[in-house]
Amino acid sequence: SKPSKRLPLPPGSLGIPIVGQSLIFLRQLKANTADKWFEERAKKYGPISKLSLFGKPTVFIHGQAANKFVFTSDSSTISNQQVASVRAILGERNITELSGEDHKRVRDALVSFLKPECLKQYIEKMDAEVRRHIDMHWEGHQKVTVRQMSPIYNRGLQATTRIRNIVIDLMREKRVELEQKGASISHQDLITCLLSIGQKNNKEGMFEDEIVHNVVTIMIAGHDTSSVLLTFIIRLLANDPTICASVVQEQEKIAKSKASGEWLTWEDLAKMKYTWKVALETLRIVPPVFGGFRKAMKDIEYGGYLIPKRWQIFWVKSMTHMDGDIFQDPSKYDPMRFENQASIPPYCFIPFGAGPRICPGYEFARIETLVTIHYLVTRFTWKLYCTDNGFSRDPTAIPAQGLPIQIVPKKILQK
Ligand code: HEM
Repeated sequence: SKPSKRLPLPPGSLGIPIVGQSLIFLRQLKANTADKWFEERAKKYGPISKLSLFGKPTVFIHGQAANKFVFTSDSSTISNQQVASVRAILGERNITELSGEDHKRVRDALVSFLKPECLKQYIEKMDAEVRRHIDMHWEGHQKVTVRQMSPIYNRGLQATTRIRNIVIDLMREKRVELEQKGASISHQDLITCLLSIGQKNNKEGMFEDEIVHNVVTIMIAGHDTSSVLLTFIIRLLANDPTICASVVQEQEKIAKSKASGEWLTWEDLAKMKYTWKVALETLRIVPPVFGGFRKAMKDIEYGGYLIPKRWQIFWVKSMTHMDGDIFQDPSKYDPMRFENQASIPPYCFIPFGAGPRICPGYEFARIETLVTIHYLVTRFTWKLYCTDNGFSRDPTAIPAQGLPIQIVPKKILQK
């Protein structure tokens, strides 16, 4: 039933016109105090409050029920909405802008490449890429800056046009190759995979502009997230000798079981159980995507208040990830919380989101993270080369000074 217009609006203030609370919010992100700011808002106003962000009236909702509402409501109730600056970079046909049937069609196409059965064939490629990167950027160096500062927005926007043109050229090449060689090469790479599905009656496959926008989206969604995770695992391993020793022990055992130069396999990754728990705990404490925005498609009643049509809905992860009732002693780094993942209540640990928009790159991220950590810890030891252990969000997390570390190569393992 339609919620009554007489329902009150949520508590809080929309702030000064246009600017609202955007500047305060951006400042809090930069200083890495946003989580505290969210908590204070929650204490002051309760489970739902209004504010104004990036020129739009917004409701901030949080907690397990709010997460469930955000992730499971159908697209006629709330739909996805990126802020305009993100949309300009990703393109208007990128998956995160689509809803309903369009979203499902494009998502099915992307998942046909990102599903585990398909990714198993890429472990070798990822393994080779990680070793190439280490040989080029770590081997022979004494100092490495793990995560460079992100480029400024305008430069990013200019680069988008260049990258789109490269993807268009690649797409033409791959189309010719596909016509010549046929379906046997359909899974050799993402673009060929998307082209090979074809465009049939709007029910399957993707249009050319959709392929371009979504290949760029995958590059950004895949890179700016996994790189944050890896950076913070590298920082943790430098800061916590006990956790580091357990990761090294697990990985050296796997390295010793392999012939020299042999690729890692799917079975090897399955043995990296402790390392993946460390990754999950890192994702809980420093989620690369700290939250997101949705849009109310109609008037909605929520917790006794009205969320008016077209208002922005804002959700953040820290409110459940750092809730002491859900994760005991939440500031403590304890990978063993993930020993029994089933005991974590649903919609509370959400680094990859949940529901129909849950991150389709989960398995890809798991493989590249485990492969990278394997080669790093079996080939090097490192310590932080910076005085400040803090970080800021821009909007993904960047450690102070880009996390410079001092590295020492290990002796090749004796088999
Ligand atoms: C540690 C790594 C990663 C994290 C933490 C992460 C996190 C997320 C989150 C939270 C969402 C959902 C946002 C929402 O519901 O609004 C998402 C969506 C998405 N992610 Fe990831 N991601 C990661 C890696 C990747 C990788 C490696 C890829 C691709 C290779 C990828 C591709 C995508 C795509 C295409 C979407 C949009 C899905 C949709 O709208 O249906 N992600 N990711």
